[in-house]
Amino acid sequence: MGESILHVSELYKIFGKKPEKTYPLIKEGLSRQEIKEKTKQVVGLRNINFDVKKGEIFVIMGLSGSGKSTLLRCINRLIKPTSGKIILNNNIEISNMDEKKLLDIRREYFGMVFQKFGLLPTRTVLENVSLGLEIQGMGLEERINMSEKAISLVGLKGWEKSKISELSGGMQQRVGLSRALAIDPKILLMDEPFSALDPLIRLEMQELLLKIQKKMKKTIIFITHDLNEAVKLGDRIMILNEQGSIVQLSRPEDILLNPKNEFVESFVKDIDKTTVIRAESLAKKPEFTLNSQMDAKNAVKILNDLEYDFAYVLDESGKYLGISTKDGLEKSDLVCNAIHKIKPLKDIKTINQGLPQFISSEYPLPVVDEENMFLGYIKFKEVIDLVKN
Ligand SMILES: Nc1ncnc2c1ncn2[C@@H]1O[C@H](COP(=O)(O)OP(=O)(O)OP(=O)(O)O)[C@@H](O)[C@H]1O
Repeated sequence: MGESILHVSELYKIFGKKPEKTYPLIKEGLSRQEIKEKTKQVVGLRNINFDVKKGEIFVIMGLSGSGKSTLLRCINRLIKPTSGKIILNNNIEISNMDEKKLLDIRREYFGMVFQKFGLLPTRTVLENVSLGLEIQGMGLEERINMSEKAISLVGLKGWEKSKISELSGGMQQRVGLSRALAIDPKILLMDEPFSALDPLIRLEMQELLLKIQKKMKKTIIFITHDLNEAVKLGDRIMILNEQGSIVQLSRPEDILLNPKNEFVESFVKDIDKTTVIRAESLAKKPEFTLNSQMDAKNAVKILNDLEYDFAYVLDESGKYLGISTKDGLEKSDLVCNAIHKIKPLKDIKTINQGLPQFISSEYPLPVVDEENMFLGYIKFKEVIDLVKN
């Protein structure tokens, strides 16, 4: 990941016949409402800048009216931006491209999944999924082959011949997703795809998308008004405010740990942070660690010099073994004989299940990764604050 597949810079979308009138007012910082009253123009998007990288799930999040759909429609060029640049793959500028050229670009680059599915209800699953390929001019056999693969990817194997109208909402959205995947677009655009589904089905679909993404590594632009969904799915999240501006663009954890302003904070308040934040990002590196093979007398000297009562002990490769206290070391010859095994924290999620055990511990919690490599420590208070908030 890293290479830009979509670059958007200084993008503005102003609805109305005299957009140029609005720029000075936008510069002055007037609101959408004020600008509308003065000029009758509606500022949909103001000065949007971002890059989407190949293979990431890029979430665009905002409340109703923040400009999410407008931005999406600018990206696939169903509407024309008033000003600014949209560049695909570093070299295809589509901001001003004519309709004829756009047809091919859209076909190659964009697959859409909509909230309202957009399926043909009286046709079968297979017919719906293969429609896009048929339009592309693919032969029957190959079409069926590709469609069956896409159908199986979303867990609908065996339902190929069922009519859409016979399926539940969740299953219909699986068809929608499978239809978009079948044409193998460079970018999958998902416009609030799960918003109309029941909460449980919605969670199921989020899991399915993550599972598929693990295999396929598509570039996905996902629109939602739900921060819970955003942090669950997004590699990065871009939050738009009610004025059509970007407020924050960061990784989910950064949004939760460092919300940029009160507006973002108001969303973050309702999120269970422990399900998103990785222990790793909270862990602080201690000034020193002890090697298990070290001479205990030496270790005591170091602790004395630094005025510490204890230290984390690692093996040669940096794996966490436990802690040693000064008292314990004074009675031993090697550090390895004085290791006190304090259970490390692997995943913040476990805090929810194991809080009492952690609280009773006297030492800042050691944090390790999946392979037990030592990452640092985290203080109880921070852990508890996190669980409480
Ligand atoms: N064709 C249009 N003409 C005039 N104003 C428009 C047009 N389309 C959108 N707008 C305005 O632009 C702003 C952004 O709208 P947009 O639909 O993009 O928001 P959204 O975040 O997608 O909202 P929702 O979640 O409700 O769909 C709104 O103030 C809307 O009224």
